[in-house]
Amino acid sequence: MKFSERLFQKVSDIWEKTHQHPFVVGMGKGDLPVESFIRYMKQDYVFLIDYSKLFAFGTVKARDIETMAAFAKLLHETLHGEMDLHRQYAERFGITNEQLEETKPTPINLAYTRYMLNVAQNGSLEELISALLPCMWSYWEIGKVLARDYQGASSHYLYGEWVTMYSSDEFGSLAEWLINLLDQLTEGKPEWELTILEEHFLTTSRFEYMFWDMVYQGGEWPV
Ligand SMILES: Cc1ncc(CN)c(N)n1
Repeated sequence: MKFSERLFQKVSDIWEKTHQHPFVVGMGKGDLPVESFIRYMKQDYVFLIDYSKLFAFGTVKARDIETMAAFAKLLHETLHGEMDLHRQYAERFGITNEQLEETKPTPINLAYTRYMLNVAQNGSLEELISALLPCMWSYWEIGKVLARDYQGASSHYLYGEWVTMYSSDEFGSLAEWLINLLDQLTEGKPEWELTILEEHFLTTSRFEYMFWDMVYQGGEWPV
């Protein structure tokens, strides 16, 4: 069994629960309250600023030029592709780029990015990939589920662009590249090392679920 298959099995319940979360279902059905989506957009924008840095760490930790270039491409795609989507949504809602950048991360957002940045700085390349992979892979899964199971989700006047981007082959190929890279890098690795990687993957899959729940519930600092 490939290591990525083992990881997928490990978190399949969590990812399934994510697909059933009212925020995600609301985007599929198109009845998610717009205020919830705006909260998500703003929180996700500051999340993506830190998330981009993980790809920069990937470039530093890569062991060959091809992998360095691929991480640099991912960094570029996040800053100029994925974050453009957020900037375009913000414009529609009358939110400036400055306002987006000034968003204060909620406790869960902060805990999630700090966890990944800590792994990126102190862990191996394999650990870094295992920690960030649920971000790319679970979004691709959500995009595909919404595009497949909810009629008209890809053309919805508000959430259609989100569904289209994350279900796209282009986004999927970036996720696949990372999945394949992790499979290659983990071939022949001892069980104790794989267990550490699996734990990172599980933790950030949990954070992904908590992020959806946080933007649905509010999730602000209590004091
Ligand atoms: C919280 C979160 N996780 C993942 C993704 C997909 N890059 C995202 N935009 N936001």
